[in-house]
Amino acid sequence: MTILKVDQIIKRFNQHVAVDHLSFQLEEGEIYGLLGPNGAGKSTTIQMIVGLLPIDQGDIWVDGHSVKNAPLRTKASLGLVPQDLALYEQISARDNVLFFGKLYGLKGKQLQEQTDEALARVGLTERQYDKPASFSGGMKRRLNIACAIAHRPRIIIMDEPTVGIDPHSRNHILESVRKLNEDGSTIIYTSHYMEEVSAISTRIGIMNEGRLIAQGTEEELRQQIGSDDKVLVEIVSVTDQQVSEAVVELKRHPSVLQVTEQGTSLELVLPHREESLQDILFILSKHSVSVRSIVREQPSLETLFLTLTGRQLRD
Ligand SMILES: Nc1ncnc2c1ncn2[C@@H]1O[C@H](COP(=O)(O)OP(=O)(O)OP(=O)(O)O)[C@@H](O)[C@H]1O
Repeated sequence: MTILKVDQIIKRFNQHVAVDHLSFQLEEGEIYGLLGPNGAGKSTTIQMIVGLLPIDQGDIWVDGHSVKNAPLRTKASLGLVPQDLALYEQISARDNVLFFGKLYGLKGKQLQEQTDEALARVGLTERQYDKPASFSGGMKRRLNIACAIAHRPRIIIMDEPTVGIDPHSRNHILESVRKLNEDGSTIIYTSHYMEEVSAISTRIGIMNEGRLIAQGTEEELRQQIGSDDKVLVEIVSVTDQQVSEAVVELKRHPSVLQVTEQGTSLELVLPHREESLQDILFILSKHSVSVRSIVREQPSLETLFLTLTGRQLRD
């Protein structure tokens, strides 16, 4: 079931088009990783989804309701974890969550119970009566998440929730994202960290200059781009002559795009997914070249990104 539909939205700041005819949709239960370099338009898109910025053209549909025409209804289904911390430092962690819960209309027993649940989810139950002013950056980020989820939104949007925090808190956040998803929330997750997006997302959208330039699972993205795999072969004690003869024959193989000798190893480039390792091992063995190890590396999300945009994710 489609839970979010972004339909041809445009946002301009003066002459500058920050979001340009952007469309994508999310099925319930997905973790959608939104990747893009600085200024690609990710935060602007998120702000339009949650109703913090007006949409110039197009519309966004949350669970069948228009953000333009039914903003109160759509807001109730959404939880935003903003890029910049939105916390009150001088009241307790619990009071922060209660405050946001009340904004979403929770009260009484339901407010107390869902606040307990949100604090537990981010591992802050023990520290709930302390003020965030005394928290580490990671704990503040976790509290930021608790504030966004106390009203049990169906869609949780996280705008770079792990920027500048320690690895322990980072893992904690990733685990809570997985758990929230398992328990039924659909998630949009933006990050500059490729490994994170790759580890956590069920589908990835790549934005550049206000547009979505590619979308799919990581494997689908690899196939769209048709990137090549690298194969590293570590060889043992053979003569240069044997290696040279093997290299000549490897270069003739139709699936081998490139061969480079580097001391005791060979680096081969093969088309992605083509199963030709058997042939490579056969050629090496024919020339009495013994293999110590063989490793096939797929192109990383980072390489894919660079291929698509010509830019590094972090400028
Ligand atoms: N309030 C604003 N006024 C003018 N220009 C803006 C405003 N907000 C964003 N922009 C511009 O719109 C473009 C998209 O910015 P946005 O913050 O959405 O990108 P982003 O992909 O979220 O980048 P980052 O990863 O750095 O957060 C940028 O060129 C930015 O300078």
